[in-house]
Amino acid sequence: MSSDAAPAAAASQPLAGVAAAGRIRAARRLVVKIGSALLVDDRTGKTHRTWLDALTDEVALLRRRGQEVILVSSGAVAVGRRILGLSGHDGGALRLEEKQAAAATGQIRLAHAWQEALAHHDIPVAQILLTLDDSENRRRYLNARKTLDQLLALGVVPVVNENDTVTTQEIRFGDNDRLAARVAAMVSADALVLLSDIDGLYTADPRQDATARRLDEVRELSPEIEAMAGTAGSTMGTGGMVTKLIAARIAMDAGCAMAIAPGKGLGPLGALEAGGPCTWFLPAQEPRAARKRWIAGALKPEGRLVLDAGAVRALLAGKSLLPAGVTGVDGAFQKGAPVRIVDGSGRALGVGLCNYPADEARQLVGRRSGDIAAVLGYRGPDELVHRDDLALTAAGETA
Ligand SMILES: Nc1ncnc2c1ncn2[C@@H]1O[C@H](COP(=O)(O)OP(=O)(O)O)[C@@H](O)[C@H]1O
Ligand SMILES: N[C@@H](CCC(=O)OP(=O)(O)O)C(=O)O
Repeated sequence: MSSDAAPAAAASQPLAGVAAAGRIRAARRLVVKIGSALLVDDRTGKTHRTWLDALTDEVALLRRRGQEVILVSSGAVAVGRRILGLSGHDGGALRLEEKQAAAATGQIRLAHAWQEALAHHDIPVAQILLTLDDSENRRRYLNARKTLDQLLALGVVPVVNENDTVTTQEIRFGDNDRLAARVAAMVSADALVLLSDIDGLYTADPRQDATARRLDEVRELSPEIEAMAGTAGSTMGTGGMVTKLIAARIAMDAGCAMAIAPGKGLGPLGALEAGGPCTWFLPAQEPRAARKRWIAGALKPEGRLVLDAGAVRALLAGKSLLPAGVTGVDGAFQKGAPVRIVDGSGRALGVGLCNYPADEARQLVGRRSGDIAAVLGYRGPDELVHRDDLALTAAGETA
């Protein structure tokens, strides 16, 4: 990877419009998922130092170019089971509570390995443990999104894993493919890279079909594409292509391009950037447009914010909604709920996600953002609705 210029202008167009070799460089915000088999030595349960160092060199380079990187790292169970001497049952399988104990033990070591490797580049690391539920519950989702945004703004590389201790379902290998896609959607990432033991999606499982051929690009997840996925390959990873295609759907719906790329060699991101083999899943929309479509189309408003004329003008000029411009709050809703945004005559302007629950929003009506701490007793966001969480209807936009 070369370090010369800054990344191509923020991907305000879908990465689909960028030549394959330019996509990593064009991504403003990138999520990279690393599976257990790449990171952890099957035999010793130790992390592969040289590999990790080479990858973090690449992460540092992306950061120097001004690109934001989030890592989703598996490996806690694989590391922890060796520390605890858990050999498993029936061919090595662990019970759920053993996996959870292994994950809790291995996670410290895993986070430490990332911290040490990125410390060579003076990059601070943050650990984020999430459940898939967190990415589905809107309030927790918004909190996680804001924390990740803040960490990235502070120059931190967040390292995400599933919070295996509280997971109620079986910890399945491959879950992190899905989690990584949810994280990518959550932070409106332009690109998600799943580093794998294989260099992409093949027309059939290449272990079973020697004539299988790799696809360079997928622009639509048709039933034919889905039928190509099988079950898992390595002894440590068991997700196979199925979870990767689930991840692709989540990412594409969020306007995020996704690559399945080979991770085994040293410097896998550089290889990808140099146009190495992989499969790109390319959505038609970019993340911002996809997110606005989700807010406007998929969510049912649970309340209403009434705006004064100045706030209407500000919103139409692309600004966030501050409490000072709100004259009324209707409904009973939670923090993060979708609310209809209307002008003084009740005309709908669009839908937004409200940063405060209804009772607090009511207390903030007409107040300056600087008063929020005094009114509520804690310092929350300055905006009632952030512009990224606002989808104005076409009618409103032209009004
Ligand atoms: N259509 C397909 N294309 C590519 N790989 C497939 C396909 N169907 C099944 N697989 C299997 O999925 C494996 C990748 O899944 P897995 O080993 O879980 O990935 P990870 O690298 O994330 O651990 C491949 O090694 C391959 O054997
Ligand atoms: N959360 C688990 C990993 C789950 C998972 O999806 O693993 P993998 O298929 O190796 O990416 C762990 O850290 O061990």
